[in-house]
Amino acid sequence: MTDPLDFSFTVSATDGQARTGHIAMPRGNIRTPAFMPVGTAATVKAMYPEQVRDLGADVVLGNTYHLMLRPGAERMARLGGLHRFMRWDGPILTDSGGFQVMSLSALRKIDEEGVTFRSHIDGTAHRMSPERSIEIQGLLGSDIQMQLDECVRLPAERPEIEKAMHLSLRWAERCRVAFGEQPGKAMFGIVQGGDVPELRVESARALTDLGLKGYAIGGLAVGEPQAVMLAMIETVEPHLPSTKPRYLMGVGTPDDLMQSVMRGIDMFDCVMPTRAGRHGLAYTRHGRINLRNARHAEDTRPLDEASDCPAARDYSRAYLHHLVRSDEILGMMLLTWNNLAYYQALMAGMRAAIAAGRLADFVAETKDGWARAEA
Ligand SMILES: CNc1nc2cc3c(=O)[nH]c(N)nc3c(CCO)c2[nH]1
Repeated sequence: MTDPLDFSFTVSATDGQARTGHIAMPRGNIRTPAFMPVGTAATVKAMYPEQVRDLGADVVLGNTYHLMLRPGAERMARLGGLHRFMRWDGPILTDSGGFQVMSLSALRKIDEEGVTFRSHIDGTAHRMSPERSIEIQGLLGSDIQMQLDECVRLPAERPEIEKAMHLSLRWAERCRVAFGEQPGKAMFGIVQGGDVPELRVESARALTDLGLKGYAIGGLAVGEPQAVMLAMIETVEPHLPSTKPRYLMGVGTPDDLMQSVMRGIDMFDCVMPTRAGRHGLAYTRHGRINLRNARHAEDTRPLDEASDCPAARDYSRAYLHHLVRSDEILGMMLLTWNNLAYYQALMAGMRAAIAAGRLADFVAETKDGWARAEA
């Protein structure tokens, strides 16, 4: 029997490399495979938290980098933490900040001690060490905390990839020490190593030796072809414990999700559904639809009459086209709602398919639905 006050991962069925099950945490269970909507600045953009919950998300992602800059980690703690602040009472996973420092901030410098950077908001200088990142995630009240790491964009030369992977391993150890023992919470390591198989294996084995509660695969979805991403998952998977969750960071399209679940991934986060929604793009059973396109101007059909999401079922494509063309806020809201609902329906479909031993059929049927619409 697992302790309800602690963190536990249960695999209830497998289908090939794919697994379905759940993570049990004090704030609630996370059904896996799971997609985590991104709530960067303490909000899943254009969504009420109740909507995010109702469409089936069990966990959302927060960002240490953004929240430490605004409203500030100590202020967030004084306000009662991120859950109360944004009114999300389920588990929250926070990224550690390394990725956003490299992708958003100016004048950043990485050394053994940590990262030094200037805020992309007001230019103020900041320093983040592995210890400070874990401290910030604790102040936010995060349930699953990510180690501070160095993510190298691809293509990159092997020495750069190797140096960053080794630094990330040393930082993983420092984060483990800083995190200590926090029942009911978890700190995940992040496998690095770029597109170099032997570096990926070295990273996975070293992190597994730390005996962490979960393992992320980082350094992917950074410009490499899908084939390279999938090859790296296949390289790493055998070297991660099968009894712990695997989290593929920053991924991905619906097809990425299905291909990665088939290779043994349990958790995902990606801005794709929310960002695409704000740009007029709808993910549906019929494939991806660009509502800005004039062909929708008099199409009275909804995006998907079979969906149980009102945004997909109750509004005509003509209306959505009008909202998108008019840059109306409701257009962003409805398409974000539709896209997150579709992503959660896809995850629920995969969980059921794995339990029934028919994931390959589910993937084929899903891709067939996309292809039929294209024709
Ligand atoms: C959009 N692609 C992407 N690749 C990522 C890769 C990493 C990574 O290697 N490390 C950390 N800490 N975060 C990452 C994130 C942000 C979370 O989505 C990524 N996001």
